[in-house]
Amino acid sequence: MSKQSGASPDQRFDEPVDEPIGRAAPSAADGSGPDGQPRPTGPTVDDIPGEQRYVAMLYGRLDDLRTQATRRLRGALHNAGGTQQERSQRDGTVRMYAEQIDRLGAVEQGLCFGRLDLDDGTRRYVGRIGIFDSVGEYEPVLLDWRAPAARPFYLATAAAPDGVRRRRHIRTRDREVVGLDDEVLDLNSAGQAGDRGGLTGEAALLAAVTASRTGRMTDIVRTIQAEQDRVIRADLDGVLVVQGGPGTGKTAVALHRAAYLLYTHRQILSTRGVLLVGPNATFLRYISQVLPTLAETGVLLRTVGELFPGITATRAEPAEVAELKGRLDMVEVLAAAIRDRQRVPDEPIEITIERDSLVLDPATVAAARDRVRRTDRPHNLARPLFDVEIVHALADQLAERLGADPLGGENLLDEADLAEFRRELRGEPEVQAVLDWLWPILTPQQVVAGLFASEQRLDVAAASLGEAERAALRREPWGGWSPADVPLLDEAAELLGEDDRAAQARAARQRRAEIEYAEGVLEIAAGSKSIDFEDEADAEDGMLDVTDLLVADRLAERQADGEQLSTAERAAADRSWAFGHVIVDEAQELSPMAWRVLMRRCPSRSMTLVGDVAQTGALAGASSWWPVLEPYVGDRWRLEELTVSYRTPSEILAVAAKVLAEIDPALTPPRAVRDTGEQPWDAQVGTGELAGRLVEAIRAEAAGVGAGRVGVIVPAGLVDELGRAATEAEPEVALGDDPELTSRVVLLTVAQAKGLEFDSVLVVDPDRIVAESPRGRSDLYVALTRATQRLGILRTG
Ligand SMILES: Nc1ncnc2c1ncn2[C@@H]1O[C@H](COP(=O)(O)OP(=O)(O)OP(=O)(O)O)[C@@H](O)[C@H]1O
Repeated sequence: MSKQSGASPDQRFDEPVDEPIGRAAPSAADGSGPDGQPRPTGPTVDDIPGEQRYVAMLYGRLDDLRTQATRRLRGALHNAGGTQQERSQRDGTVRMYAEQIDRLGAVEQGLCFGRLDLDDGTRRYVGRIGIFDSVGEYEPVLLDWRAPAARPFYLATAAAPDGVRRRRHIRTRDREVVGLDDEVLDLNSAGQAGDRGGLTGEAALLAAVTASRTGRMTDIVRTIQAEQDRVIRADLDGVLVVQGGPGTGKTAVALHRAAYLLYTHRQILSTRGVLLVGPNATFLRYISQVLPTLAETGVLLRTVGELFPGITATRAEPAEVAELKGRLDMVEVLAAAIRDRQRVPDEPIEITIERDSLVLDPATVAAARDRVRRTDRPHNLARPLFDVEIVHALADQLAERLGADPLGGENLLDEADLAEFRRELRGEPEVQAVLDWLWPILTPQQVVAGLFASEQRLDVAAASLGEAERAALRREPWGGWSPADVPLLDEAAELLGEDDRAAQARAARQRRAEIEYAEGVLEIAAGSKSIDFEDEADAEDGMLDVTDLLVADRLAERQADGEQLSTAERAAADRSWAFGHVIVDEAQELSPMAWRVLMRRCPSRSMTLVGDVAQTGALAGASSWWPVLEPYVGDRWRLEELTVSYRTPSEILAVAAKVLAEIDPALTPPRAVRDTGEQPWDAQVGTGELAGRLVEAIRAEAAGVGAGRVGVIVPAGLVDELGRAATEAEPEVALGDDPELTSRVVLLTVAQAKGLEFDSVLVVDPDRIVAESPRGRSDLYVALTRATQRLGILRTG
């Protein structure tokens, strides 16, 4: 094995050690070490042509598969008409081939990245997808990285080679092989394995972690490390918590786990779906390319604020208000707010029907309300019971009056007369209006907005909160929803119950109309196309023509409206969808109310929660996992820890470690996988000169990172001022609610920077970052750990 620096074989990662685990810099493409010295073992350049031939063959097979899928898609598109069931099947087939074409396109870069030479002389190539030989026995020519047979690529070490003699990393650019890195797993190198903290594929790993950032996260499929592999391939069932410091690959692992689970449990998960929850829309965009490059397109990526269909939660609000809304107390507040809408009049209500005047007195209404409440039905679903109670009371009153025996005998009306009275009363608009007033059918939006808009309602429903807290919740009903409102809407929806019969009937009518329209279009398209389709040359070219597009377009539209939606699309549109697996990233940030939403979306409790309780910034977030999970799963959850930081070099982690010790001296920072030899810089500037010095620093860092990215992390209170100064001087600086991360320089707050990384990071006014929030130290810890190469700190005062 190649030469390594450092730590003793029995050194534990959780011991604070300055030494990085790996070497200082990646090896060169020719296999030489960081110092230019030849490595003890390694491929020769002569190996490249051989690998090139193999890789070219794989790309040839990939092209064949694409052509085949395109041809089948065309066939399905032209297969118009038939019974409704046949058309529905055809829509499914179209979707399947369209997705297949997408997937085959997405694995183009780095299709094959590894080779295992086994003791028995056989070789296995490992890549993004599995490919079989097109002739003979259909032997696998490329193993999907998720297949059990590919696992030694990530786990085999010299000490435990698992039948592997040599592991080769193959680097390609477009379809060309540009480099090879070999590790020979023999007993001579076994003694050295522990020295490197068990890293596998060290040269490829270091090349990956030191590469310039692009503003979009990339996959780590070539260089997954053993502790990460264990998490990725963990069992589907139960709750798995993955705790790890900044840069330990939690997000990467979460995404690769989603791909692994879909591959391994495709049948369950393709129908129930996988939900991945992230902290904000910018972050979701940052990670959005990873799953497609792993050939998976069916995972629904959402923030908690996006989990209520039809609601866009963009309203900003103070962190303290968000914290308040995130408390479990809000469950009772909402329940009380709904009870408050179940009215009992102060005075008797007079209802005039034709010439008869009926009176509904408060005691009758109160008794009816109490009986209905005792059924424990959700408010909206209980309304029919309330109607029955009131209509019965009114009908009895009417019967008493109209059927009274003038001679004082028994009432002259029978049960059939009473039933007739009830039917008529139910149809009376005046009765309906009274019922609507006493027990209104409510939407979650009406409950939540109505509560916050009324001091009186808040006083009744939120009596358990302090006066200042109630005042903090008060707001006008306009201005939209905040992310912290979404769990409240969801809770209100649960308490109200959904009476969706009318909506379902409407949807069915609409779907029938759309299907009829689509049938017409398909028939016209098929008629005009019958001759072209016979044309093999046209079918061969793999391009879809205008008629195809017309049909596809119509199909897609119909799919968007009807039942042919993909699992992810259907799940996105359905508030009560139960996912097969839920993955939460930055899980420490979620409030107790948000956890209730996620637990409802995952009744099977098959979940992966990744996060770091030392990085919690949200005031309603978690400082330990136990209280979060205990109410839902007791102690039935597993904990895995990630201990190596791949992002941040040791010099920067040493600065961050001091802040971590202030958060909690018992916490240990992750071990850095490398050092850069470059110390972070720290400058003190006068308050008045901060903007000017920041602009200078931005220019210097942007020049220093070459093709890379610079992140400027500023206190929330300085965003406007410093943002203005930065963009006036450097128009390419991106900022705002959802900044474009592919810009060379991005200026953002800590909350926005969560989960992101940049080649160089400037942290502005760390004291103010700390002072801005009760969790300010955790915020500073997050800010200091965003850099992959360089860190600069600008202090004021
Ligand atoms: N095995 C690996 N091979 C190559 N790169 C890796 C590996 N593991 C992690 N990385 C890289 O390290 C960086 C940090 O990973 P990631 O963002 O997943 O960490 P994290 O634990 O989620 O960090 P944070 O807690 O700060 O959000 C990313 O650039 C990721 O691609």
